[in-house]
Amino acid sequence: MAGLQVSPRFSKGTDEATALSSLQSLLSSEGGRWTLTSEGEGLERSFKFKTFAKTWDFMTAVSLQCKVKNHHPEWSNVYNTTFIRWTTHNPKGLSTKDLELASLCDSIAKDFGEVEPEPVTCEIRNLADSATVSAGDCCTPKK
Ligand SMILES: C[C@H](O)[C@H](O)[C@H]1CNC2=NC(N)=NC(=O)C2=N1
Repeated sequence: MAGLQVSPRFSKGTDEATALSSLQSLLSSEGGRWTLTSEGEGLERSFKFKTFAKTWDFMTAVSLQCKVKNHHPEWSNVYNTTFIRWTTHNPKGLSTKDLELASLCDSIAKDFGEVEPEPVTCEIRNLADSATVSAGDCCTPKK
């Protein structure tokens, strides 16, 4: 695929043709703002706001959508910046929910007055990574 550094890895059962077209409009290589993670199994970007209050309001709005869709992000926050990664743990890979929620984050952020984000720093990504490890297995469907 032209302009794609990493190939997306979709989770099992994803309609790849549909997913690819929604993915393209999200990617920074295609004019969007999201980047594929190194293995292509997730989408990530940072969001920045003027104040912590706006940042927290944005996160609250995102969390309500997470409840509706029963899907959670791997995310971290420091002051006015929130780093968000969308990936599906089970079945592993990028799913339609990830794409939908990434796009929803874009529109919610706009509503909350997003400002130009800084490039993603290792620190804020590592914060999300370590939270993910300590969260344990949250995504194995209960029988
Ligand atoms: C049973 C339920 O569908 C799962 O626990 C859901 C909940 N939210 C989830 N969120 C994410 N990001 N990945 C998952 O695999 C996932 N699984």
